[in-house]
Amino acid sequence: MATKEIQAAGSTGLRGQITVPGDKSVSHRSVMFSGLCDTPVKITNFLRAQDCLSTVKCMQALGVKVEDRGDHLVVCGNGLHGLKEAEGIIDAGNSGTTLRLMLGILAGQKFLTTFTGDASLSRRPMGRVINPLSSMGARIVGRKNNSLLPITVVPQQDLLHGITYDMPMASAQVKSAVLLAGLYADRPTEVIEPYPSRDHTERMLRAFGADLDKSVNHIKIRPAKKLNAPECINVPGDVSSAAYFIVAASIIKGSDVLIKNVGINETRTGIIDVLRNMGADIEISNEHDVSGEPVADLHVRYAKLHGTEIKADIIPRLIDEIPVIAAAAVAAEGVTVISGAQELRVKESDRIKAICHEFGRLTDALTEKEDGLIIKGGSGFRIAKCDSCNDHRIAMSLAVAGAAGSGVFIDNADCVEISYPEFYSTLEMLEK
Ligand SMILES: O=C(O)C1=C[C@@H](OP(=O)(O)O)[C@@H](O)[C@H](O)C1
Ligand SMILES: C=C(OP(=O)(O)O)C(=O)O
Repeated sequence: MATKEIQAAGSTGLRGQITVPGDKSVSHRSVMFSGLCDTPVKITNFLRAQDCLSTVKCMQALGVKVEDRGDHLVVCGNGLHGLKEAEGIIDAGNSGTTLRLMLGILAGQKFLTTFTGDASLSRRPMGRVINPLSSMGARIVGRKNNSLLPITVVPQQDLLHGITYDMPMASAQVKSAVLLAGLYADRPTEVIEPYPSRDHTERMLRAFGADLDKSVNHIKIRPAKKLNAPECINVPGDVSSAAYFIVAASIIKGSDVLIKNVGINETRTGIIDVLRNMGADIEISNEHDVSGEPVADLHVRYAKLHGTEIKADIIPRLIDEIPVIAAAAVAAEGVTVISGAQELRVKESDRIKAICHEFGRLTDALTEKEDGLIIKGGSGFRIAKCDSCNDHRIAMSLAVAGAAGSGVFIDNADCVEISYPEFYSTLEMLEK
């Protein structure tokens, strides 16, 4: 699919009930951590999108059996010390989560692993995990002074050393890499985050029996002999995928959408808090726990939004939702200022630049800041041809802007396969 045309939703808005696919972060971790156990684990609602399939291929290359049985996956690992040297180079595709968490797992192994990835992943900074892992005693080399792909993890003969790591940025991937390496260390490992980031690693490792203490943004993990998986992990719906429909229903007149079974872990729900601050009508019901993660149904109706201020402390709780929040801010009355979001510059694309440049074809409302955006809302979107910059979150956010405005043509639109293959068909279904 070279170019995708998104039609304006028209006067009736988006209406209906949907589910969104399984959470990407939880799906990655479910396969990785189950592959470090020695009993079979059934995973339901696993996200079958390219990023998580990169993780599956990676674990398979390291000797873990992963079978797709249609409505669920079965993962059979060989224990915490049972990974085997891959026969070739492992391709992490477009997935930062796959590469960074796997570096944490592989840092302490006795065999060699070499990773490659696509053009986008090959530009993304890996020094942020290689540096702390190296101070734990790992030997990891890469291009540009050990900061970029291709990357090789050299065989490790001794145990890693536990460290206390004061993270320079709030990143769940960096935190997770260090904690996973901490399983293979000689003493406890501690990680301190500037602001709390998503905590799926901590929740799942604890559920697997790891000895892990946590207080707000300080986590301590002790070395493990073994991890014990539950028989089944049920992955909640991805709030980051729901975000496109939460925003679209909030800004398109006449909309009334029920999204069932969405993960509402509070390290991920910054999008709901921000939209409610802007005046959105989001009702949360049917709250319950699924495999250690809180889940609920979200009922979203059109509402008049107003501008808001989004600062550094909330950014990790909505980092992937900023492109679609930009669409909400253009539709809202008044000014929205987003600050402390410089991490967006090192995602699949430089998302600050991509938002300004590509949304800039649909509206004059946006001004770029080094660490965010200023958006003077209220004037709506015109029709234009835009480019996804091969970034799934930019493609989906442009589609929401087009549906809310006068339509949009999106070049390189098929990158939604990375996290949400059914995105366009779900949007079209809600527009009917
Ligand atoms: O740990 C994870 O599953 C993720 C962490 C975030 O990245 P950072 O850790 O780089 O902020 C997020 O942007 C990414 O989509 C998924
Ligand atoms: C940044 C993202 O993913 P990753 O870092 O895993 O490539 C994302 O999905 O928006």
